[in-house]
Amino acid sequence: MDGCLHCVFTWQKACSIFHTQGWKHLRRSFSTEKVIHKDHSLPNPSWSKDLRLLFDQFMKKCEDGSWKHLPSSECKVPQRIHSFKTYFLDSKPVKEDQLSQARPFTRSYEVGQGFEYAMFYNEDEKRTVCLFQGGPYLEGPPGFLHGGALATMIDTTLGVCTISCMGLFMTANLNINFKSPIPLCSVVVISSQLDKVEGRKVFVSCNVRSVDEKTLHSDATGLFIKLDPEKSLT
Ligand SMILES: CCCCCCCCCC(=O)SCCNC(=O)CCNC(=O)[C@H](O)C(C)(C)COP(=O)(O)OP(=O)(O)OC[C@H]1O[C@@H](n2cnc3c(N)ncnc32)[C@H](O)[C@@H]1OP(=O)(O)O
Repeated sequence: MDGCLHCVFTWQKACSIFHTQGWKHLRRSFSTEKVIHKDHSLPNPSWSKDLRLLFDQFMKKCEDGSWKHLPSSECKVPQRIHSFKTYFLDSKPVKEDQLSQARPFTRSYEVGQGFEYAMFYNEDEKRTVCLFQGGPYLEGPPGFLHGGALATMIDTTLGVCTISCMGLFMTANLNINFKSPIPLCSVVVISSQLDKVEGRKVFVSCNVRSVDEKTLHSDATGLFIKLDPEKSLT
C-alpha cells in the first residue's frame, strides 16, 4: 500500500516541480534527502460542519486499517525518479516566467475559496472517496457549482483510484452525467471504484451524492492509460 501511495504522491510532486521549475530542478529535488510539504487535506476554519463530520467519520474508519487518509503531499524521498526522467526528458521547455506562477490546480485557491477536499482510499475494495466542498470562486450557474469544477474533482478522484495499479497514468476519457446541480459551498461525497484493468487501460467509475445520500448529483466513468516509457508525451 505504501508503495502505491508513494507512487501517486511522487507523481503529483514531480509534476508540480517539473512544471514550476523544470527538469533540472526536478532532478536536483529528487536527489535531496527530505522534503516537507503542508498537508492541505486536513480540516481548516473554512470547512463546514458537514465536511468536518464526514472527515471525522472516515478518520474513524482508518483506525482498523481498512481505509487510509491520503495527505495532499508526500514527505518521503521518491525512489522512482528514473520513471519521470523517461517521461519528462523530451518535454518541451516552457517559459520560466510562466512556470513561476504554476501550481497544482485543485490547491491553487485561497483557503475556503476553491477546492476544499479530503480523500480516503480502501485498497482491498479498490475504492476512493473524496469529501468535497466547492467554495465561492467555483460558481457556475448563480448559486451553484460550476460543472467544470466538479469534473476536475471527479478526474482527480478517479485518478487517485488508479493508484492500486503501479505506474504513471493520464486521463484518456472522462464521461460525466450531470443530474442535479450542487449548491455552492455545500459538501458532496464522490465515491469511486476501480472496475477493470485491461493491459495499460484502467476503467474507473464514480457517483457524486449529497451528504444525506438522498440526491444523486452526478455519475461518471473514466479511462486512464498507463504511460508507455517508449513514447514521449510531447
Ligand atoms: C494525486 C495524484 C493523482 C492526481 C490525479 C490527477 C487527475 C488529473 C489527470 C489529468 O488531468 S491528466 C491530463 C489530461 N489528460 C491528458 O492530457 C492525456 C492526453 N492524452 C495522451 O497523452 C495520450 O492519448 C495517452 C497517454 C492518454 C495515451 O496515449 P498512448 O499513445 O500511450 O496510448 P495508445 O494510443 O497507444 O492507446 C493505448 C490503448 O488505449 C486506448 N485509448 C487511448 N486513448 C483512448 C481514448 N481517449 N478513449 C478510448 N480508448 C483510448 C487505445 O485504443 C489503446 O487500446 P488498445 O490497447 O486496446 O489498442
